[in-house]
Amino acid sequence: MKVLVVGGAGYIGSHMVKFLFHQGCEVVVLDDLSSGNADISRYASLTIGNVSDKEVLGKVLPGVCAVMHFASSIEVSESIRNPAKYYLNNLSNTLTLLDSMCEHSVSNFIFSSTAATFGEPITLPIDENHSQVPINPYGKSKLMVEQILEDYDRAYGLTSVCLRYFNAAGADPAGEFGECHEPETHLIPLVLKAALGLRESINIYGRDYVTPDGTCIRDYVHVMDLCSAHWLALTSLLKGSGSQRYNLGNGHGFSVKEVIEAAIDVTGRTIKVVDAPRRAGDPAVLVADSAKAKVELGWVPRYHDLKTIIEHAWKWELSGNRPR
Ligand SMILES: NC(=O)c1ccc[n+]([C@@H]2O[C@H](COP(=O)([O-])OP(=O)(O)OC[C@H]3O[C@@H](n4cnc5c(N)ncnc54)[C@H](O)[C@@H]3O)[C@@H](O)[C@H]2O)c1
Ligand SMILES: O=c1ccn([C@@H]2O[C@H](COP(=O)(O)OP(=O)(O)O[C@H]3O[C@H](CO)[C@@H](O)[C@H](O)[C@H]3O)[C@@H](O)[C@H]2O)c(=O)[nH]1
Repeated sequence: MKVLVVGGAGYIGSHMVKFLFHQGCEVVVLDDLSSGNADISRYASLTIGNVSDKEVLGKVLPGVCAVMHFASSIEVSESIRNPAKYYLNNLSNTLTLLDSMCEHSVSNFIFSSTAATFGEPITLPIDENHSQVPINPYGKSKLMVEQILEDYDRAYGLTSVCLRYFNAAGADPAGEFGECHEPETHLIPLVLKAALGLRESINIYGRDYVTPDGTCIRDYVHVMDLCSAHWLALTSLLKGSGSQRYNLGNGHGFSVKEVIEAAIDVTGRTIKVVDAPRRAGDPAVLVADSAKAKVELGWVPRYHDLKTIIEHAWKWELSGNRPR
């Protein structure tokens, strides 16, 4: 079974590539290496190119049974400053990919969507019936793709599973791959950099949210559990389940303060904390209701404990496997 992983040199994509390889798949990666830099050569053949390039797509698509699409621009605050980048990369380039899939009769698609499509939650935890009113261009670009996918299914029979990750975190338990964004904006890798002395401190963006300790609450989901959800989604698509949407999280929120305390505990290091203003586009609380994925796909998150998530990320930070 041949699977195309677009964005497979990135954080979540690289873990998926290794996972698919161990399931016995032939894995083909298309990545322009604009932000990803994982060495996936042991597990996949890499074509360096942009997903907007139809000629390159014509080379990687023939013979694949499904496409997993991780490639996108991913920073909420950058999307507010530079929406054009987000609509071009996340929307327009995805349309090129979908059209090429139709041309090459590839009809199974798994899309990396996000909790950011929901905006400010009205009810918690957030299930699939929650209204989707994104509050930033990043979330809007992802929601637009979700909506376009419904039309592509009706018109062209392209079936899709949209997986809305909450906060992806953690690392390959073997320590081979981990989270490496440049610049890094995510809380857990930044806290660990502070623990390593690679940054002076960690900012807490806002202590005046309406939450028990005043800091934002997020639902951190282990990257390996995201991989297992993709695998289940793929097998269900191939069995003919039809298009679906699932929210992926652990159903338990941790505040920024709690994450920093857990990191101090795991690393045994001192971490200097600095209070900073709220970051634009951050909702106070995001927690998933993933009952649908559990019931319909049989998804069982294995690493739901926050300490385990941070331990795996820390193991990778200490491993020397971070690309330079
Ligand atoms: N990290 C999270 O917490 C999180 C949460 C929700 C959703 N997501 C989604 O998951 C996906 C993967 O996120 P990530 O954290 O692994 O990001 P990442 O930046 O590490 O990986 C994205 C990969 O896509 C590649 N890429 C980007 N644009 C491309 C293009 N036009 N053509 C070819 N390759 C391109 C990059 O080089 C990189 O390797 C994204 O779609 C993101 O929106 C991430
Ligand atoms: O130095 C930092 C970095 C982050 N935060 C806070 O930590 C929380 C988590 O932030 P971050 O790790 O940047 O993740 P999010 O902004 O919640 O966004 C992630 O999770 C979303 C889904 O919830 C995805 O859509 C995004 O792609 C992904 O980046 C937020 O409240 C931030 O304000 C800090 O206080 N200090």
